[in-house]
Amino acid sequence: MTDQPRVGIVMGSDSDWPTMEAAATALAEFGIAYEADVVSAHRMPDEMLAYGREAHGRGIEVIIAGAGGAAHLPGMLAAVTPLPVIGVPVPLKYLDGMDSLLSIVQMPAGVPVATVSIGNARNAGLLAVRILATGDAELTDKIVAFQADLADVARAKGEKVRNPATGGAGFR
Ligand SMILES: Nc1c(C(=O)O)ncn1[C@@H]1O[C@H](COP(=O)(O)O)[C@@H](O)[C@H]1O
Repeated sequence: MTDQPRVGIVMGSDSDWPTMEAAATALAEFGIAYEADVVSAHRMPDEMLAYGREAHGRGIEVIIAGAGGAAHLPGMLAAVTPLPVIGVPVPLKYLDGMDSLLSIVQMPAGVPVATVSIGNARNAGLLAVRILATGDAELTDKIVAFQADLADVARAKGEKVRNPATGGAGFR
């Protein structure tokens, strides 16, 4: 995207991108400009601190941080930025993402990270959109329309389950 990015999507490794891409997709659906990069707290601590300290000065409004295993990246960014940080626990081969979840979610009081469910980068993107929509009527309208579509899809699922013509149960 060429616009000034409003959301920074960062992750501990390029191996997280297949999970984290869903955040970028959600932002793109709402026309929100974003940047994406690898910023590892463990492997490149100086650059991670610089990213966290400088993001708000560059016009970033929300940070989405995904990491797997000993996932300290979201919390360390939250420690040095005034911006809202959304953490995405990335599931790895072992422990099914429970390690990532617990590393991200149990922040000490005073340093908040809004943690989404394991692997749910789409919700991180959607939460960022909601944060940006505060005080923005046009973006809020888009979210309301999105929610109406979601309800239509859910109703269609109910129809499928009810209707024998689509393999559903019918009324028995
Ligand atoms: N959890 C962290 C951090 C960090 O929190 O700073 N840096 C890298 N990692 C994680 O290590 C995993 C394996 O990384 P590699 O695939 O590069 O070996 C990734 O899920 C990454 O987020």
